[in-house]
Formats: sequence, C-alpha cells, structure tokens
Amino acid sequence: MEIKNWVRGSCIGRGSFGKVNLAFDASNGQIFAVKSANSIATVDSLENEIRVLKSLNSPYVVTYLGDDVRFGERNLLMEYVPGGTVADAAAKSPMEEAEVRAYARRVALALRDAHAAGVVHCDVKARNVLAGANPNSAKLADFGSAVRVADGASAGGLRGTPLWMAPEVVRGEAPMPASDVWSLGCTVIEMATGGKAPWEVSLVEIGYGEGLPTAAALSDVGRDFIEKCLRREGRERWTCEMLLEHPFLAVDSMVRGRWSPRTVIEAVFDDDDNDDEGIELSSGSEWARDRIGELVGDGGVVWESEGWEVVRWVGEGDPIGNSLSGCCFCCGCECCCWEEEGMSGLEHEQVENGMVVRDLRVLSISKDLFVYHFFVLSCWMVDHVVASLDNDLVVWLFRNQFLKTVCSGFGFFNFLCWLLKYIIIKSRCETRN
Ligand SMILES: Nc1ncnc2c1ncn2[C@@H]1O[C@H](COP(=O)(O)OP(=O)(O)OP(=O)(O)O)[C@@H](O)[C@H]1O
Repeated sequence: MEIKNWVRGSCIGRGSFGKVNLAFDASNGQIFAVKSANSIATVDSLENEIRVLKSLNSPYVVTYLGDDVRFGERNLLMEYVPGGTVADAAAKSPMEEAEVRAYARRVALALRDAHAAGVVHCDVKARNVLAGANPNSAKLADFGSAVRVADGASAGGLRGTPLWMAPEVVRGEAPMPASDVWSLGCTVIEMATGGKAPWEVSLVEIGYGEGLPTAAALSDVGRDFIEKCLRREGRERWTCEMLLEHPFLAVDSMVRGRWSPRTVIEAVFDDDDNDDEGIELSSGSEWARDRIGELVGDGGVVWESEGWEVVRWVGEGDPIGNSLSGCCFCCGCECCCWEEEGMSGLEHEQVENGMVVRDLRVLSISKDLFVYHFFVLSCWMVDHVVASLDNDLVVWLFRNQFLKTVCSGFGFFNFLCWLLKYIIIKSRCETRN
C-alpha cells in the first residue's frame, strides 16, 4: 500500500549520497527507513536506486516501499533492517566462520535474484549488507551504483568501492554479474578479518597486474570458495547459482546468540525473517524441547499441553534424581532448581522388555513465546497511544527522540515481564501440587 502521510524520525545512517532516517507511516504506525538526497550530484544515484529496487522482488534485498519528493528532498522509502551493517558487526567482535558463511549465503542469494532480474549491484561490501532481526538473516542494500546488464557498454566507468572492484571494473569495462561475484569474495575476506579490507594490493595491480586479495583467516573450504570468486577472468568465476552449491555456503550453519533485541521495534521486525529457506535456526521452543529430550533420556518429547511437556525416560534408576536435577527447561539454563519445588512429576510408568519406561511431566513455558506476547502487547500499546495523538504532537515526539525514550524504558518492562512469568510459573506449580 502506498505510504502518503509519513513522519521522519532520527537519522540512522549517512553515506556519500545524503542520509537515512527512521520514519513511520502516520496512518498505521508502520516503521520504515527513508533515504533522502537533495543535491543534483546525489539525486541521480538515488533515482537509479529507486528504479532498481522497484524492479526487484527478493527476500534477500531490502524492500522498496515507495518514493516521493518532500520539502525539496527526493526520498526513497524502504524496509527498515534493524541489525546495523555487517561491517560494523564484524568490526565489533571477530566473526566465526559459520557466521561469515551465513551472511555470505544471504548475499549470494540476493545477488542470484538481482542477476536473474538483469541487475548488477556494483557495490557489494559488508557495509552494504544489513543484518536482520535475527542472527541468520541479512539483506543486501544500497543499489545506488547498480546497472542493468542490458545497458551493456554504456554502463562502463568506475563504479563501486575501489578495493572491492573486479579487475574489469578497475579497467573501466562494463560491469557484469561476475563483477559482483569478485566483490562477494572480497566481502567474505572483509567479514573474516574484522570488517577491514586487509589486502595490500593496489588497484593497478588488481586491474592490470596479477594482484589478488588474500584470505589468510579462512579455512581450506573458505579459501577454495574465495578462489572461485577471485578469478581474474570474469567468465571463469563461478556464478552465484554455482556458489550456492559450494560447501562453504551449502552446508547448514547454526548461528545462535549473537543478536538479541535491543528495542521493541527490533523484536517486532524479528517476525519477517521466516522467509529464509537456507540455513535453519531452531526456534526457541524447539530448542527447549530438544534439550528436554536430550537431558531426560533417549525417548524424546511425546507431547505438549498447556505449558507442560511429557517426556519419555527409558532406563534404570531414578530419572528425576539423575537427569532432571536442577533444570526447569523453560529458560534453557541448568542453574535453577525448580524440580525441588515440585515442578516435575511422574505421569505414567510401565516396564517394557525389562526396561522401565516413565513419562514425566515437566514445565515448559517457552521464554520466547512469552516475551513475544509481551512485545506484541507493548507495540500495540505504543501504536494506540501514537495513533490517538494529533499529528503535530507526533512530529514533536519524534523530533525529541520519542522512540528512544520508549525503548530505554524497555529494560524495565522486560523486568516486569520476567516477574510476571515467575508468578505464573509459581501459580502453575501450586495448581499442579
Ligand atoms: N533500509 C535500511 N534500514 C536500516 N538502516 C539503513 C537502511 N538503509 C541504509 N541504512 C543505514 O544507512 C547507512 C547508509 O546507507 P547507504 O549505504 O545506502 O548509503 P550510501 O551513501 O549509498 O553508502 P555509501 O557511501 O557506502 O555508498 C547504512 O550504512 C546503514 O547504516
């Protein structure tokens, strides 16, 4: 749906073209990002980005939401991707190779879709990859330098960021899909080495000599992947389709725990990452179930009802004394002793083939589910409060960092949420007993 009446919020990024702000749709409260340019020099690139993003439809590319001209500024409205740039994440703390692979896979998927639509991105680098709301998601952004393959030689000239440029681009030839593949190789090295471009080859060496970026920090399979990307002749490089089959990208990676929601908004945006068909991340509740299965015995989880799980224990001795000791399973930790407070019980017991089979009832309120409902409720409240205010007041609130204030209050609400959860667990425990 077209966004007509929107309110600009705080600045979330700046680039060579201008600025990116957070914004929200005054009619329904939807949050998005707006990229604005106001000079002749920068508007061209934004116009190009608008044209290209409009034509792309990929879950791995930042989504186009609209464009307009307001107060002398050309604006591109697009999906807000809340996790910051992957370059910043890599610079903050070293990335494990699994994480590098997860992000590289997202970029390869985005490029596959862009190339299939006849678009070459021309500026692939970790600074243009935005991390999504959960650890296994990312979107390719900044299509300001992109060209259409159909434009052929007329699209020549230096485009993109020098150290990430493919040899043919350095020589001023027309960029091709393979040029993005070269930059993808550079981006993988960049991520693996802390958000830097550590290669010391000059552009002249890359364009006209034998110079190649190197990848010391990667495993053998990672180096093999880089070799497939960084071939001097574009036609010898692997395509994105082929790279997606390479073991570096094709093997499932588990990336867990790096990201945690910092704001109500980020938590809400977590929802839109379910489109991922690549690397699977277990949901919190599945993980809790797996843990119960692992800890209690080899029978696994039998069924779940009203926050209680029945798990099957097969073997000898006392399963409560042995395996269940000390964990409530609802938080994934092993430090609390709920069981002493009567949180687990024997549901059913029988002897099969000389082995004792016991179905145990244990509490399993999913933390994620609970926090999720809290987020939904909070957002619903914020939406309704904002919607009930008149427009001038809303503008004033946003200028005064209203969202930041709401979000800093979040820590306190989160605490209340946990308190509530504790009370619920306690009361269930009493009911059970
Ligand atoms: N959709 C978005 N959601 C969240 N943040 C965004 C979004 N788009 C851009 N940003 C932020 O704004 C910054 C600048 O955006 P972008 O890279 O598109 O600008 P640019 O001027 O084209 O960049 P460069 O100078 O590298 O060419 C990004 O690094 C990112 O932090």
